Parts: sequence; structure tokens; C-alpha cells
Amino acid sequence: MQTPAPQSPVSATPQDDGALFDRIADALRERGYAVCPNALPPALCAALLAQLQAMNSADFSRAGVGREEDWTLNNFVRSDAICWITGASPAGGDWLDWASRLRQHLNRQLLLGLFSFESHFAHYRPGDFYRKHLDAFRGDTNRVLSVVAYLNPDWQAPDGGELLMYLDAEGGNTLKVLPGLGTVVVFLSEEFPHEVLPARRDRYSIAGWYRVNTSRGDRIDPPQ
Ligand SMILES: O=C(O)CCC(=O)C(=O)O
Ligand SMILES: [Fe+2]
Repeated sequence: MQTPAPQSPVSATPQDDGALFDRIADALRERGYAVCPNALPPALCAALLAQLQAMNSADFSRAGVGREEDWTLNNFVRSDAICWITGASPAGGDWLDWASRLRQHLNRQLLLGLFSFESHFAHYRPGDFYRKHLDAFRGDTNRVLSVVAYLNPDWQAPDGGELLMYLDAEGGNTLKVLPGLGTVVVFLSEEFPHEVLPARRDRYSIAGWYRVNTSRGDRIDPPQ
């Protein structure tokens, strides 16, 4: 008889995660991106939503563009506000655990060598946007895989705020994703330009990036 797997505090579904993570790995292998409605475990969604409700605007700061010394505020490119997730809160810790399980699964299946993960909550007020961009530039970064998780109950098409993904270099083949609660999108950071269209409601999400280790000499990168 098999011993049941230990249950995580927010989700009794590591086994279900396995099936979802397999689907994500297959889609990444075939297309380089995966769009998965109802992917985040419901208990994790509930915990993250409760945390968002407990936060206020002072916990968020205006999002910038670029890394470290290249970081700048740019109202033309993006107008959302963000809060980095450290794991200090139980919900943040549960999210990081989920992201870590996905990382290990993808490393096993796709040999991506993903080394670390960084992520933040994002709040887009009505009208906020993030113009067309790439999350990583070839040879210039260690961000390999982007993941976005949406935290908006009852989101409808007229609410707008879609993630618009450009699937080919010409920009003719696009995909729109509604930011509904529990939907997760994963994609190769260097391959897919994307943008966030303005919404008519407050829009909440988590954006995260898996990175490879590009430390050399005395320069530790990622810095952790
Ligand atoms: O929220 C989204 O749909 C995508 C956000 C994004 O592209 C980013 O933060 O880099
Ligand atoms: Fe992005």
C-alpha cells in the first residue's frame, strides 16, 4: 500500500500539480508558452486574495523598467504598482513553494537549469497599462522563463486588461488572455513580446521570472 504524500498547508494537491506541471512542460516544449485557466490551487488563490485585501496602496510602489543601475521610472512604458514577494507572509511563502515545485518539475522535464525565482504582486488601476515589451533580451540577462498568475475573481471580457502576447516575429499572430482568478501563463522570456491592455477595473496579478545562474568571478548574479 502506498503511503499518502504529506499535505501542504494550502493545497492537498501536489499530485494534481504534477499533471498541470506536465501540461506546462509539454506546451513549453511544443510552443514556448503555456496558458492555463484554473491552474493555481483554489486554496492558494484564496490565501493570496486575502493577503492582497490586507495590503494597502502603501505596500505597493511604482514599477520601473530595467535592472539595477539601469532601473528607471517610465510612465510611458508602464503605469502599474508592484510589491516584491519575499515569503514573509504565509500566502507569499505558499506561492514561492508552488513556484519552486514548478521550477523543479521543469528542470527535470526540460533540463532548463532554472536556478532562482523572483516575483512581485502587481496592481493596475483602471486605465493602467504595460506597453509591448520583452522580459529579457538575448545575452543580456538571466531571466529565462516568465510566469504570470492572475488574482481577479469574476473577470469578464468587457473588463479589458488582457495580456496580449505576440506569437510570431511579424506581430500578426497574437493571443489575448483574460486575467481571471487562477489563470497562469508561462512563457520563454526572450521569445515573446507582450503587453498589458488597459482595464476598466482594478487588476491584480503576480509576475515572476525564473533565472539561470550567471555568476562569474566576484559578481554574484542573481544576487542571492
Ligand atoms: O500582468 C500581466 O499580464 C503581464 C505583466 C508583465 O508583462 C510584466 O510584469 O513583465
Ligand atoms: Fe512582461
